[in-house]
Parts: sequence; structure tokens; C-alpha cells
Amino acid sequence: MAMAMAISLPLQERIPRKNTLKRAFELIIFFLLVSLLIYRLKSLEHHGLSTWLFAFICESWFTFVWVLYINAKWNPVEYKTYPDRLLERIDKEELPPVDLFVTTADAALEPPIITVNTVLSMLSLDYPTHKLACYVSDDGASPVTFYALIEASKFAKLWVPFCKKYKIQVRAPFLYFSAVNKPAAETSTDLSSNFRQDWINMKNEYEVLCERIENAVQNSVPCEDLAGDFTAFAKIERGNHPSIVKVIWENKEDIPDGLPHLVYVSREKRPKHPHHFKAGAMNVLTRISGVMTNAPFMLNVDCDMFANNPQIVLHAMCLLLGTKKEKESGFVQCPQYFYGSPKDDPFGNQLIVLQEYLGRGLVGIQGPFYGGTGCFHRRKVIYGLLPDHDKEINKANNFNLLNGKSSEEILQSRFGYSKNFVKSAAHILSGTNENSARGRSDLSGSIDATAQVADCSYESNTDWGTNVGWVYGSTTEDVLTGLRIHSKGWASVYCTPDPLSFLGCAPTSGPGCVTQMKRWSTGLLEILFSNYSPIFCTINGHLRFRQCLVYILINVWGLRSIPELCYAALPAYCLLTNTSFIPSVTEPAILIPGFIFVVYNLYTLSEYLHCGLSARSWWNNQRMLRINSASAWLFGVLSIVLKLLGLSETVFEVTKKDQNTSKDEDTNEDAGKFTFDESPIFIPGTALVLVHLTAIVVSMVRYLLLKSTSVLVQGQSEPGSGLGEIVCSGWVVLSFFPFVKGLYRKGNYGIPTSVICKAAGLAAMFVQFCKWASRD
Ligand SMILES: O=c1ccn([C@@H]2O[C@H](COP(=O)(O)OP(=O)(O)O[C@H]3O[C@H](CO)[C@@H](O)[C@H](O)[C@H]3O)[C@@H](O)[C@H]2O)c(=O)[nH]1
Ligand SMILES: [Mn+2]
Repeated sequence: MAMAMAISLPLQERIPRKNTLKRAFELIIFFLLVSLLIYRLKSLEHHGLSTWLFAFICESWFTFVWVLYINAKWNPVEYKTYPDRLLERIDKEELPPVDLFVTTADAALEPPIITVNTVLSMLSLDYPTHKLACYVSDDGASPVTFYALIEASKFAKLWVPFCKKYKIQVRAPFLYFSAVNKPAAETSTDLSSNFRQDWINMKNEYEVLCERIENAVQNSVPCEDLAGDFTAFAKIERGNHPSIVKVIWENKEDIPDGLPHLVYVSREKRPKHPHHFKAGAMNVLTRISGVMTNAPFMLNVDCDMFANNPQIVLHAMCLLLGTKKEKESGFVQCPQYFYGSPKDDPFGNQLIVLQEYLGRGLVGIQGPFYGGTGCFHRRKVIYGLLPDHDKEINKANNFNLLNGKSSEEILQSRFGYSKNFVKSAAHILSGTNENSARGRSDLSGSIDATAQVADCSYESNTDWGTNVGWVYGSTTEDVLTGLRIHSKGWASVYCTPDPLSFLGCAPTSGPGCVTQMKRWSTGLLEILFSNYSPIFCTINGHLRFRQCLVYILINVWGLRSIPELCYAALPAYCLLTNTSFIPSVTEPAILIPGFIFVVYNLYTLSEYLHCGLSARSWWNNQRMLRINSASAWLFGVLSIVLKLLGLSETVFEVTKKDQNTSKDEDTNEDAGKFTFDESPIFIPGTALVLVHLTAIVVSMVRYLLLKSTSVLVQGQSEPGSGLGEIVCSGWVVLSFFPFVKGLYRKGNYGIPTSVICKAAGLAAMFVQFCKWASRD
């Protein structure tokens, strides 16, 4: 009876979330924006063309973006998953195999201990271990990373049983043993002696592991006495070496409670061959795992994104196996959350509110974007299969007959010349190994085959990077790849279990943040200008119209910098030229922008409070939006312009990862302070601040002069600038306050003199321009 119940109960629930009040506010803001536009049009002549028209154009853009937001957030949906029911319904032996991918690219920016922690969290997932295989791609070809993984696999033999025995939740040891988590072990009294003893032993072992890795990092050559395994790394250059594939641990007996396979991969790199950054690395991993274990599902994470919920694979399986139509869950995306972030999100990069509202809104349309990490893919979807693939397979068969080509030839033209890989792909496409127990794999025996598929020329004249695998051509390969999947007609689902699925680290420095944002805005714009633009995908493919609008919303992220920057400069222009862009306080129309300002801020603030965040964190995010707009997004647009002109290619600049676990605010007082470097990316923001400070001073002086000559009494009805412009100008200065402080702070917290000089030059030009413009 109980069994029958379990079978009838769903593995997942899709729950639309109520949001009537939010919708009301969104519509109110929309109507206010429209009224503002109408008012501007009607009073255009009265107010003189220049500023009024300029404001009208910017505000039209803001209204357009707002409509895109309303569309994106209109139907929020939540998913609930029931892993217990899954385990009751199917035998553990029948759970499908999953290949786990971890990517790292630079042992200096991504310290091996971070990668090791992520790998350990993968190896200790609550899932039959003989169904898991973990592949680490190292684009840095670093012997230290390889060494660290060997050591980690030894440690894992203790760590994995420990985690499973005591049902530890956080299975990344650095966080488990950190100050944040300590009480969990020390307060446990009942399990007392055994647990405590094991805990202490584990902690010691972990410290030994850290020490070994740290030593290796310091001496950079851990390999002397291990020559055998390390010869592959001898005398190689980072960007110029053959492929290195090493089976670090093979679960030979296929035992369900042993350790999953662990494989190290560094693909071939040659200076003349484009390697397509992470997308290229993911495609190599896909092929290598194809010839080795060929699991029907693949989970991929960045090297810093450890699994925080040990049952995450089971949760994902509820979504992958528990749908009536496979089409509805082409891939399962978990949101990106971060650990150890400074208080109140000073850099505005925790993405909590964004994922909570935009993310869940998308779920109600065609599903979340692919976010590059914390995502479960179906291998066959990555291989380019359409949702109604039975038809496609038939078509392919007919096609074969017509052309007299063998299906193998067809597959080879699509997947490349490796016979082993093509065979594995054929299995996947025909669905023969789906959900079935994996046959005994012989990893070490397939090393030769892997060398072939890790070649840098393997992909030439194949569909890799276009119709198969991760798609090339954008530094946000994740969004682009997800878009391709959506445009084939697949939907995606969101997996948000408690505890949070994965945790990673967000950059915690000014330059780090803006560089990441710049890469994102560049990559997203690349998509807009590529053959895979969402508009084409809707016209020619199966991308749903509303989903297309959301893709456009994020694709134009960078472009938004231009109207935003113009609008931010407008109050300064008005103050300097004594003109206005906002109705004067005596006009009733002032209420429109006034209300927009108040309602919009309350609306965004309520989102933060609703997510349990502080008002401070709301403000920090608002501020960072403005700062990013004047730095990262703007430079994103510039790099696209350079790319379109054929002057330079876009590159993937890896984010520096710090293992920040100290929650101690006292020792970390400077944690949230904005830092700068010499990069020109900070020039526009600095110039904007200088311009506004000048404008405020100039208008004050003018006010005092006028007052002393007492012309001011009738002055109010003059078209000159007034309170509105002053308030706006003040608001801009407030938003850029880290830059204001940066003008006089020292060291990393100060803006370098060279940047200030260049910004001052720009500001002077602007002031000059205002002078010229206001001359009659
Ligand atoms: O040539 C490269 C460059 C990067 N990476 C890996 O890509 C991942 C993401 O790089 P990171 O510097 O951490 O970028 P983030 O901005 O934090 O990453 C987000 O944005 C990327 C797209 O810009 C996505 O690929 C990521 O999954 C997503 O987490 C890391 O594991 C890197 O090791 C490579 O494997 N090869
Ligand atoms: Mn990252």
C-alpha cells in the first residue's frame, strides 16, 4: 500500500506563485512612465527642444526596458522536489549514471585548494558512487592542480565515508571546518566520543592536505619524486602542449559505496588554434566522458562552486525523470549562490534578488537560462537532439537510405572522426543506455581514445561548437548554449532545494567585479549580434516569444549603459547651462517624476526586504547598478564595437577566487570597501563624479549671486534649473559615492592619479561643451 502510494505521488510539483500586489506596482510604474512620456511630448515646444527631447529619448528606452522586466517577472513559478519518493519508487541500482564536470583554468587565480574542495563535495554526493564519475578540466595544465587532485583523492577515502556516516551537510571541508561551521561539531554532545574523535581526526587530515597543497603551490614543482606521473607536465608551456588525461582514481569494482571515478583532463592547446575558453573545455570534457563513462546526464560546475546540498543529484533527478513530457525539462538549472560574501552585498553581485524574481519569472515561461554552473544537462540535448527526437531519428535513417551513406558516416561528419566517440554518441542518440545501469567501464583502457578527442583540431569540419556541444562565439557561452537548447523547443526547469544547492565565490574587489560584469555584458551582446540572436531563434526556431523578450532584456544589458550614462549626465548639463529637464516645483507635472522616483525605489526596496535582505543591501545594489553601467557595461559595448569592426577579439578573463570564510566583521573591516586600479574602466565614473561636483558648485554660486541681486523672486517660473536638477545631481553623486571617496582615499581604495587626470580631462571637455551650448 505504502509502495503504491509512493508510486502515485509526483516526484515534483510546479507551483505558480501569487504576485498580484507586485504586478499592480509594476503596472503603476509603467503608467507613470507613459504619462511622463506623454507629458514630455505635449510640452516639448514650451520647454525648448534640447534637454526635453534628450530626456524623452532616454525615458522611452527606460520604459521599453521596464516592459521587458514586467514580461519577465509576470508569472513566477516554484518547483518542489521529493527525493524520498524517488528512492521509494526506483531501486538505487536503477538510478541513471551522471558525469560530473569541474572546470579550472588558472592555478594562480583559482587556487588548487578551491578546486579540490569542489571536487571533494562532488565525490561525496549522496548517490550510488559507481554511477558517478568526476572529470576535472584544467585549462592551465598545472602540475600543482594535478598533484592537489591526487592528494585529494587520498583524502577522499576518509572524507567520503565520514560525511556519509554522520550525514554531514556541508561537504566542502574548508567550509565545514571553518569558523562559520565549527559549533556544529563542538556542540554535539550525544554522539560525543565517536563523532568527536572522528571529527578531530578528519580535521587533522584536512590540515595535512592543505599543507601539502600549499607547499606544492609555494615550490610550484611537487613532482620531483613523483616523476612517473608528472613527466607529462615536464617542459610544457601553458598554451602549447599535447593533451594530458590521467585517471586519478578508478572505481574498478564498481562498488556503490566506494569512491566515484576521478579523471584529470588538460586538453591539447596550440598557439594558432582558438581554444574557445570554457566552451571549448566543456566540449572536450563531453567527449572524453563520452568515451569513458557516457552517462546520459551531466552536471557541470565551476571550480569554486561546491555542492552544498548532498542530495542535489536526487533533487535534479526528480525534475529530469519526473516530468510527463521530457521536453519540459531539457536541463535543470540551480541558481548561483555565494558563500563568505561581505555584509550587505557591497559589490551588488550576490544576485539573490535577481534570481528570486527574474529567475523564477523565467521559470514560468520557457525555463531559466543556462547559468554555466550548477546545471544538469541531458547528454542527448547537448548532442543537438530535438525534443521530438523519435521523428528526427527516423528522418536521419531515411536520409541515410537516400544518400547511401551509412549512419556512421553521418555521425562522423557531425561528431568527429573518433570511432569510439561516435559509437558512444550513437548509444546516446538511440536512447539505449538511458536510465539503465552502466556497464563496467574500463577507464584506463580508454586513455588512447581520449587523447584523440582532446586534440585541438578534433572539431574541424564537425558540428562541435555550433549544433553539438557548448556553442562558440560568446564569452557567456552558458547563456548562448542555453538559448540554442531553448530554440530547439526544449524547456528548462529550476531546482531550488533547501539547503541551497551550490555555493561559489563572487569577486570582492572593485576591479574584479567590473571585469566580471564587463565579460558578461560583452558576451550577452555578442549573442544579440550573432546568428543565434534570440529574434532569429523565435522566427526560425522554437524559442517562445516571451522567452525571446527576456533574452533580449539580458542581451541589451551592456547597451543600457549609453542611455543611463547620458541620463546621469543630464542633470549636470542642466545645472551648468542653467536649463532644466524636470518640470519645476511649481508645476503639477513635477508629481510624475516624483512618483516614479518614490514608487520605483519602494518597489525595489520591497524586493530586497522580501528576500530577507537589509535596506543597506538594497542601496548597495542600486549603487552598483549605476557604477557598473558607467564602467563595466560601457566597456562591454566598446569591446563589441571593436569586435564588430574586426579590430580585436573578445576574451574570457577569469575571475580571481578568494576563499573567504571569515565572518568576523572586526578583522574584516575593509571587506566591503570599493577598490580601484589603473584600468581605464574607472575613467567614465570618475569623470561623471567630477562633472557633478562642478555642476553643484556652479549652481550654488549662481544661486547665491542671484539671491544677492534679488532676481530670484520671479526666478521660479524661469526655464532655468531648479530643485529637480539639484536633487538628481545629488542622487548621482550619492550613487557614485565610492568614487567620491576614491578621489581622496589612499592605496587600493583610492582612484589612481592617472585615472583622475584622464577623468578630469574628460570632465573639462564636458564643461567646455556646456559653455559652448549655453552661448546664444
Ligand atoms: O579558458 C577558460 C576560462 C574559464 N574557464 C572556467 O570557467 C569557469 C567560470 O569562470 P569564472 O572566471 O569563475 O567566471 P564567472 O564570471 O564567475 O562565471 C560565470 O559566467 C561564466 C560566463 O561568463 C560562466 O561560464 C560561468 O559558469 C558562470 O559561473 C571557471 O571554472 C573557469 O575555470 C575555463 O575552463 N577555461
Ligand atoms: Mn566564478
